[in-house]
Amino acid sequence: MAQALPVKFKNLCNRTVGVWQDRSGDRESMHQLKPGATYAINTRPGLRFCVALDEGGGGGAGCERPLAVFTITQGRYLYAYDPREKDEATELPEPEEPVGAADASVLAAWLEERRQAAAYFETTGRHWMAHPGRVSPQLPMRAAERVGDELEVRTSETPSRSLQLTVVSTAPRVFVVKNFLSAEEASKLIELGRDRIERSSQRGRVSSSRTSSNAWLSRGSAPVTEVLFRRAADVLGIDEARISDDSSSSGLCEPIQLVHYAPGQKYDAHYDWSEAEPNSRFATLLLYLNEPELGGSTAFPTTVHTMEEPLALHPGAGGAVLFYNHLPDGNADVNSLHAALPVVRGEKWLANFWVWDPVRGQVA
Ligand SMILES: O=C(O)CCC(=O)C(=O)O
Ligand SMILES: [Fe+2]
Repeated sequence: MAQALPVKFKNLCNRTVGVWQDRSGDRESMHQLKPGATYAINTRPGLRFCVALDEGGGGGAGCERPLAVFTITQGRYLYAYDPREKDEATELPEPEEPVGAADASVLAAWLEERRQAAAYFETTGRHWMAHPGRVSPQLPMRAAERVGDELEVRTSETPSRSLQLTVVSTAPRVFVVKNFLSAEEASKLIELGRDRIERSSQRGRVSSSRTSSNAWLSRGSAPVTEVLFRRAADVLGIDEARISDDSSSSGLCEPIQLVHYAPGQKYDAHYDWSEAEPNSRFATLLLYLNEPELGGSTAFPTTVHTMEEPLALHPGAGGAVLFYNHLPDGNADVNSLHAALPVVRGEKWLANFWVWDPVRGQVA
């Protein structure tokens, strides 16, 4: 993972395509892209991806007849499929059906996006990974100046609690909160969702990179979910009224996602942010509801920190981890890459609490 390389794929044709990762003939569907859509991921030099027609929303052509094949190279971050550009290096068969260029408006927006991204790179040295229309966060971000810094938060509940946030990484900003919830609260949360968990998906698709099961628990489903929403708001420094999970009002949160991992189950390195729209998951609060016997930590493979190399955390039953998926300038944080390492022995129960900025969009 040390070589993690953030890249963007772009669809500049007039058809919906799929992006597949090709591991020596073993192809995994990564994402479906409508005309003009972008898909950003972290990958490694040398990995191969293919682009193929995929209008069925499922396996599609399975990349048997690719429109383009890309091998990731160090130093290149944009991989656009444009049918007007013939790739001389790889001799591909003609597509079964004609594929044309995307609309003029898509192509013009792409030129403008590239111009802005080049200007951003010029001033910051970073690639622009978020949606081109994304602005600086409206919500506050907890400061993380030095690893080991501590911050005390008093919760607004009765009786009030004192929670300690400890900085464990400055890029991305990651904090550990010990004793975020009691054993009783954790078991109530598990009981609320235990009978409803279903195989997890990733961006709407079942994927071999995320093998857990999960269920959704809305804020109003029980006294314990209400208390946890309020406490999460205090930890995040946000007014509890703003973090409602009611998507029809201005709620910024998703319902709590209760996740279960059996032995061997995991979630490979991924981002919680998305480049699909200007609004995105801004902050992630992970609640650890039990402690697996072995394995099941959350790893941050590309973080910049000094405590541990690489960073892998399980704060124990009742603990929480807060991290920000974005930078103060609005760009997505490529260092927020994280993974749920496989559970080796025992089981793992976790709750995801996602806060969006500037407004909640589609739950992937
Ligand atoms: O289980 C974990 O440790 C992390 C889960 C996660 O990153 C996710 O569900 O997005
Ligand atoms: Fe995640």
